[in-house]
Amino acid sequence: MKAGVIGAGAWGTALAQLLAADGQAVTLWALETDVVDAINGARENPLYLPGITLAPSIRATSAMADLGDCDMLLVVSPAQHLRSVVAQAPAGVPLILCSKGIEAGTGLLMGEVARAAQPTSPIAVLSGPTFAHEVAKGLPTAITLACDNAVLGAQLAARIARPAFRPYLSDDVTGAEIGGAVKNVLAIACGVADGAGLGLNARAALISRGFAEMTRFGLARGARAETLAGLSGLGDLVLTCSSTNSRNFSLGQGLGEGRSAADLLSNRRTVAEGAFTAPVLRDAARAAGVEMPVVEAVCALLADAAPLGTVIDALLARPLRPE
Ligand SMILES: NC(=O)c1ccc[n+]([C@@H]2O[C@H](COP(=O)([O-])OP(=O)(O)OC[C@H]3O[C@@H](n4cnc5c(N)ncnc54)[C@H](O)[C@@H]3O)[C@@H](O)[C@H]2O)c1
Ligand SMILES: O=P(O)(O)OC[C@H](O)CO
Repeated sequence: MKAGVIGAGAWGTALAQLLAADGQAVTLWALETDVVDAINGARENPLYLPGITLAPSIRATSAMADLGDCDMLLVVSPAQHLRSVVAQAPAGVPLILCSKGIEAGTGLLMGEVARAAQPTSPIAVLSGPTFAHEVAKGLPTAITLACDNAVLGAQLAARIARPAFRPYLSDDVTGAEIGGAVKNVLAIACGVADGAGLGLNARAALISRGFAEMTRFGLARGARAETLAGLSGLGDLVLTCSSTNSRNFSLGQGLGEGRSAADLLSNRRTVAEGAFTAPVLRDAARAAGVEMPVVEAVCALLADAAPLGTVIDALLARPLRPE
């Protein structure tokens, strides 16, 4: 049995390290040849996960064909590139989707994109509160593994579980996907509140009212409330909205300090998924008749469409309503 990981950013590298820590062979596909060389040579990924010495049983490659002998593939590209990498992957092998986002242009969730790109491959989704650096260091972590095939889900959970890494099984794939996608947008909002010095009451309000938005949207798309209240929803929302380790939170902080989105997003190497998901999510919510005022506010700031003060005042001036 050999695991393959597609994408050697921070999270793909951390997952490869997790799976290889006990000596199991892992093949890690990277887009950049300098990343492949650094992992195979210096046992490090200085571009995306600096400071972690990688296990000797990880072999990096830039050839998708090298994943042909793997019995499961973890897909860990940015959401907007998931379609292209899955299309190149070997067919028929179970795919564990680890990307968090909604595809621009189509509005599709990651499972829907993967099924379109690789129709014969069984799908699972891995999502939850998981900063890559902490997982790579072996710190305790719990996560949702969602799969609509209970037998396959249990097999995959057993394959990825480690003493300090606990997957909790779910059959609500849509719920797990929506939690991970929406929390990134809400983390930008919390970062804005931090950068603008709005205080901790404002952050708690954004987490709570943001969770109400996530729940409304999720239920409209067929997700279950308990999934949204679990690790992949509320759990990840709390983590990402509370720490400058989050790229989404940090992006929001910059916006809150008055910097333009264009400036903050230009020449980024690492991905802040919320910036791509926000406008797609807003459009999907409008089409479904779901109110998401915090998401709308984040979109206005990302588009540099309104001054920060105007966006904040508009949120506070919304009509009073029952909780
Ligand atoms: N970093 C984390 O702590 C973490 C945790 C859980 C989930 N995730 C999710 O994992 C996904 C990947 O994030 P990350 O943090 O590993 O990435 P990253 O920001 O560390 O690195 C960017 C990645 O994008 C890849 N990339 C750039 N252009 C590409 C292209 N054209 N085609 C394919 N890949 C391309 C790079 O090779 C690199 O792997 C995201 O959806 C993210 O939300 C990240
Ligand atoms: O750095 P972020 O904001 O992409 O968050 C990373 C993970 O999704 C946290 O679970």
